[in-house]
Amino acid sequence: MSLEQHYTAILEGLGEDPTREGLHGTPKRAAKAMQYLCQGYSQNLDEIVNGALFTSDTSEMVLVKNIELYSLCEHHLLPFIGKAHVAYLPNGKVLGLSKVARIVDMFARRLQIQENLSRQIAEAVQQVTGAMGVAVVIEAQHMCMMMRGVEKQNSSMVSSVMLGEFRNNPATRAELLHLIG
Ligand SMILES: Nc1nc2c(ncn2[C@@H]2O[C@H](COP(=O)(O)OP(=O)(O)OP(=O)(O)O)[C@@H](O)[C@H]2O)c(=O)[nH]1
Ligand SMILES: [Zn+2]
Repeated sequence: MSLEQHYTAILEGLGEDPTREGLHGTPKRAAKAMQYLCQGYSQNLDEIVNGALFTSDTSEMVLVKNIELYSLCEHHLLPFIGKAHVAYLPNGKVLGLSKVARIVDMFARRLQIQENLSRQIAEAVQQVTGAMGVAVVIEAQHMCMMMRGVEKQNSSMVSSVMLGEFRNNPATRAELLHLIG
């Protein structure tokens, strides 16, 4: 069965009439939307980075802040929305700026939990850059906690992953947290 046919069954399961005017085309649109939101499954790191790695002497921290993030929680298939901060300490190579955001998207556009998303982004940046350290901090609001369940509108989840120098050196970590603010 195609994704579209499954959505028709879901509408029926909800007691709706998939043939009524307003829902005509909905299974097709919903399938397309879901495929878009999960497009990260068909992407890979090499294609995303596309060779945009540049030689550089700098060993100072590079931080890309406030990367907006839309993902889907794998427990409820509901969105979680927030921002990611990604930092690394170059080790001879720097990554094209936009590629950091593309890596975030590649993993966010999958069914996720926030902790795994954070780790996958950190490990990918580490793998691509060979950095001395990588840090990823994500702050997000989960619709599964807001629209249903405990219905908490003001809580957000913060998750962080620190690799290399960010894990081993408290001063580096403190500098990062200061820069993120
Ligand atoms: N750690 C973590 N938990 C998540 C994330 N997204 C959703 N969850 C949680 O996954 C858990 C699933 O718990 P269950 O008890 O199986 O599901 P549920 O009955 O729908 O839970 P409630 O949301 O408490 O109603 C819930 O506590 C969610 O808040 C995430 O990104 N990270
Ligand atoms: Zn959820």
